[in-house]
Amino acid sequence: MAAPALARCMARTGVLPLGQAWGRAPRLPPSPLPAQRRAFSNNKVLVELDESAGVATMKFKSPPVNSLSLDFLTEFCISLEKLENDRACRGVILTSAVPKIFSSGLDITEMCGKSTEHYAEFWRAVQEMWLRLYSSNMVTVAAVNGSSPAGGCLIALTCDYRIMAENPKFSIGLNEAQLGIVAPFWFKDTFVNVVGHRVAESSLQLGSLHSAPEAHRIGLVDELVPEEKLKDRATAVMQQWLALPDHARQLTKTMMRKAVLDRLVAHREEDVQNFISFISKESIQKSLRMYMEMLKKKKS
Ligand SMILES: CCCCC/C=C\C/C=C\C=C\CC(=O)SCCNC(=O)CCNC(=O)[C@H](O)C(C)(C)COP(=O)(O)OP(=O)(O)OC[C@H]1O[C@@H](n2cnc3c(N)ncnc32)[C@H](O)[C@@H]1OP(=O)(O)O
Repeated sequence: MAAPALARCMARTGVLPLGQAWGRAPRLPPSPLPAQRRAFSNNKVLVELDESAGVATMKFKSPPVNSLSLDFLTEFCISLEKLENDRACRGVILTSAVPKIFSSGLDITEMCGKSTEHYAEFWRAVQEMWLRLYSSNMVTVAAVNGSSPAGGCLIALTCDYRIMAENPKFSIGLNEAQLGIVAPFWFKDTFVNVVGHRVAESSLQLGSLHSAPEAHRIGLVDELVPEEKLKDRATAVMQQWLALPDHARQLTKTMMRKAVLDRLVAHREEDVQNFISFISKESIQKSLRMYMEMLKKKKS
């Protein structure tokens, strides 16, 4: 099914028609076949699977800034679902193929001047991405090789472990307040689970974008490495996590994340309606338009 058709299906049903994000059987170790590498790609995400290691790398490739458009979100979910159902894959490293940018967050143009139906479709896709990634049975490691505001930061927070490249130009954080919008409760819950309530409270209210050292200091990222070592370090961390039996790790992950996941699952439609009423307000539309203009002016 093509991405737009899948997106329509997600809009109707609220889920991808590929399988279930819930109640999956525990993953089994990969079969002892000869070492093999596979790659598949769509317009937005490049996936390389090293079957001998049981590890895939998902590279975001949606220039200029890997914004999370409806197409991107749909293709991201399709790629993740494929890996989730692949017995040869036990872990996934998320990174970017676009220099200097991990992801610029939700595509603001999807939230400006569109119909109610479009907002509903878009928001269900954002929810789906988070539900699938946060509940993934695989080990998920974010190799943050560029700036990562808002929804980009959410992707990193949703992983099991975050490694960021030490580059003074890169920043990361949930900066929604700077755009005049409010981070949804499940963005906030994910953030609190990583950095704790006090840090999350001030960072969210200020819409802070943290430099890499600051992000490390507050626990937003687990470690910093020189850019050229990021890939190797992500692979080493992955090996460490995969050394444990899958079932024990998966059950522990579920135990730690269940309450936060259940909260969105129980209030999914209400959350869509909240998003629509919030984003449709003229004052919010004006803030978003001004923010986009500011981004453009910054260039000239
Ligand atoms: C009480 C009820 C509550 C209910 C709440 C419900 C919902 C809340 C709603 C939404 C939540 C949203 C979360 C988000 O993710 S919002 C997105 C936030 N993102 C940002 O703030 C990032 C903005 N971008 C940047 O800071 C820079 O672009 C960046 C540092 C990423 C890269 O800088 P660089 O200098 O390399 O590139 P630019 O020249 O700035 O950008 C190139 C090009 O891309 C366009 N662009 C950038 N970011 C986005 C984006 N997020 N969406 C769409 N387009 C983007 C930018 O405008 C340039 O375009 P052009 O000028 O070349 O046409």
